Amino acid sequence: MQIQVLCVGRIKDSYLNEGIAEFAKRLRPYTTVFVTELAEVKVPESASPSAEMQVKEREGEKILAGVKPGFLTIALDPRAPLIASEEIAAQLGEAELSGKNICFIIGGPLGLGPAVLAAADRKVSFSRLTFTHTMIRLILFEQIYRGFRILRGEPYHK
Ligand SMILES: C[S@@+](CC[C@H](N)C(=O)[O-])C[C@H]1O[C@@H](n2cnc3c(N)ncnc32)[C@H](O)[C@@H]1O
Repeated sequence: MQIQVLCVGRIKDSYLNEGIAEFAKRLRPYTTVFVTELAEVKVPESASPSAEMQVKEREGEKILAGVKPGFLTIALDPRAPLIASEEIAAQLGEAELSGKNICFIIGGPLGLGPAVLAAADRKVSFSRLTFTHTMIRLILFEQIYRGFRILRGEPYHK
């Protein structure tokens, strides 16, 4: 199985990049994970709601074009139904069994637009808290790793 992490924006903080690299290394025995990073559309602090929606729409077009063909899409959205780590494990197991690849989608600072949310096969929230678009990438990598450990019945998840 392959896992695509499709996200908007670059991560400049070394502490996040180091954490992501650590979990990417730990994931190597389980799966192939690759990141597709799309450029953020710049938006002024004082942008109107309609200008912000336009940014999300433009980013959304790039996101939808960036999904690898045939991949099951899971959009990360703070307003979506909450998902537990055990459910992530079950989702990974289901994809493995059915020979499917997964694309996790992370929005930019303004979040995901309606077109991406409508097109996604599944929408999940990791918490009622809103994380930065960069921090959630590290959390996602850790949760994918945790998911595989649960799936294989290996120690880690408590
Ligand atoms: C700063 S957040 C966007 C906040 C925006 N106000 C919204 O509600 O979508 C950037 C991205 O990080 C991801 N994200 C942040 N917190 C999340 C959470 N608790 N659960 C799932 N995804 C989250 C989502 O993909 C989101 O589009």
